[in-house]
Amino acid sequence: MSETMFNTNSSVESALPASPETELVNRIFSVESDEQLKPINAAENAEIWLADGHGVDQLDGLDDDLDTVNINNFFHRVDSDQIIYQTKKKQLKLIGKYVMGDLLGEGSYGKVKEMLDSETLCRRAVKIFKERKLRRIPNGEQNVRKEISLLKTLRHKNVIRLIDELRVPEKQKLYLVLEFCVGSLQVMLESAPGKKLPARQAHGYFTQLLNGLEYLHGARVIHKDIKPGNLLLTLEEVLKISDFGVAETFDLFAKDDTCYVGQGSPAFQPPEIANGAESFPGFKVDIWSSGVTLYNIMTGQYPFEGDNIYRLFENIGKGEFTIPEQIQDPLRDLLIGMLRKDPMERFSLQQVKQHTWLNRKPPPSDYTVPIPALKNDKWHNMTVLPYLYSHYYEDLGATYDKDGNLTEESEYFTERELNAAAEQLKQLTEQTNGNGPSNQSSSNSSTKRGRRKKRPLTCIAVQKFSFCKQS
Ligand SMILES: Nc1ncnc2c1ncn2[C@@H]1O[C@H](COP(=O)(O)OP(=O)(O)OP(=O)(O)O)[C@@H](O)[C@H]1O
Repeated sequence: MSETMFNTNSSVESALPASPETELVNRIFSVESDEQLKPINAAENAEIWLADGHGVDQLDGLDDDLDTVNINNFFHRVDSDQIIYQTKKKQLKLIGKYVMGDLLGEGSYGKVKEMLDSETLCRRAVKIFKERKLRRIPNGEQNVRKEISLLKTLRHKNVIRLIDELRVPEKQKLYLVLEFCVGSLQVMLESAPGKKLPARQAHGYFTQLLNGLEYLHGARVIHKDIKPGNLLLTLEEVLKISDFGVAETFDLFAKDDTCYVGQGSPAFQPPEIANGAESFPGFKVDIWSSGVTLYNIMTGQYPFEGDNIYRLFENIGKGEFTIPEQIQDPLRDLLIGMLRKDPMERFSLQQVKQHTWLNRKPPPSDYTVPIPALKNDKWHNMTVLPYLYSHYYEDLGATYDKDGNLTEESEYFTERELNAAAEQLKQLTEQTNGNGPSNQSSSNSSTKRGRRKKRPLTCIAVQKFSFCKQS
């Protein structure tokens, strides 16, 4: 992992390292700067420009500045005939060696977007923090700093990995590059019938949660906010524990796991926190919230509810809950053990891992809830690709329809263009595999050169991006 500082005023190409892998990518990605003004979307696929040539979104960043700027300076009356609508073009944006894609989600601290690493061609996610916004959140900067330094120390298959950290002082932005996930267990539950998972699937994810938790507890880290929304899933159905914003780490010499602050999501908090205990054992907080998570993914319900946080904490504090009839032993026994009111009597992680329910997989069910799809795209396409098409293929005369998609005639390229791309791809493969250059490839490409047979753009794109691999 590296921390990179760079100047956004310099050309983006100069920010890209000139390694062999990036040769092809550089050709695709060459843009002047990521500093160009982007007009705000007034509608899904349209940009609005005023007839005098000013984009409406020169007001970008208004939300940050509202407290310091006289709002009246910003609002001008504009007649509708002065507004020109244009089809929105996907504006390619680079942050260091990363190409920006679409929004994946938004948290209280900032946005999360998809990204492509132009060196490794790996799909990534980036958490974007605006420093000005962080300063306005109580303990915002401190929490983010804590989260970053913790993430840097963690490395486990079931824990989200921080890949890179980029600071852009001119923009006062901080970018955390993370492993890419398609969505959370929460999003998956929302699309599932009855908002619950079949036992076999729940068993698989819960086992992965326990593996991640075992690693964290072994590293003296208490997550404190385990819930389906913080359990992300990759395309390969690997669960990743994420969001370490309220996690606590004990140093090597701490005599036990006593905590004094509970900050997680209310519905997943244990009775000792709901009852306002001054101190409580930390590891058992994660056991409780994992128990609530298991209850939730198996039943579609919560063991404790309340109209408001006071009622909810009152109910949690009593520690009395019911388990739906359909949940039988051994799962019923496991839930009771994980949701014991007294943290001393509550199951330990080892007791949970050795429990009968965990040691025998439930039988396969007829139905499996599919991995969440971004923007209803069941193929989980990289959202970075349209930005690349838009930037790169426009030079070849590509045009777009009103929805910003390539027109049919633009989707085809000549054999010569294909061969040039294939040649570069081949060289890239050889460099990557360390096989050295091959003469055969160049003779092949020269014999084909000049033929007018056309192949779809998607073929080239798929070839080029077939290198993209999840780490
Ligand atoms: N690595 C990732 N890959 C894909 N999506 C992600 C990734 N990290 C976060 N997200 C998504 O981005 C959204 C915002 O995540 P983030 O962790 O910033 O906030 P949160 O956990 O939703 O809320 P908060 O920060 O307020 O606790 C979530 O919907 C999450 O699913």
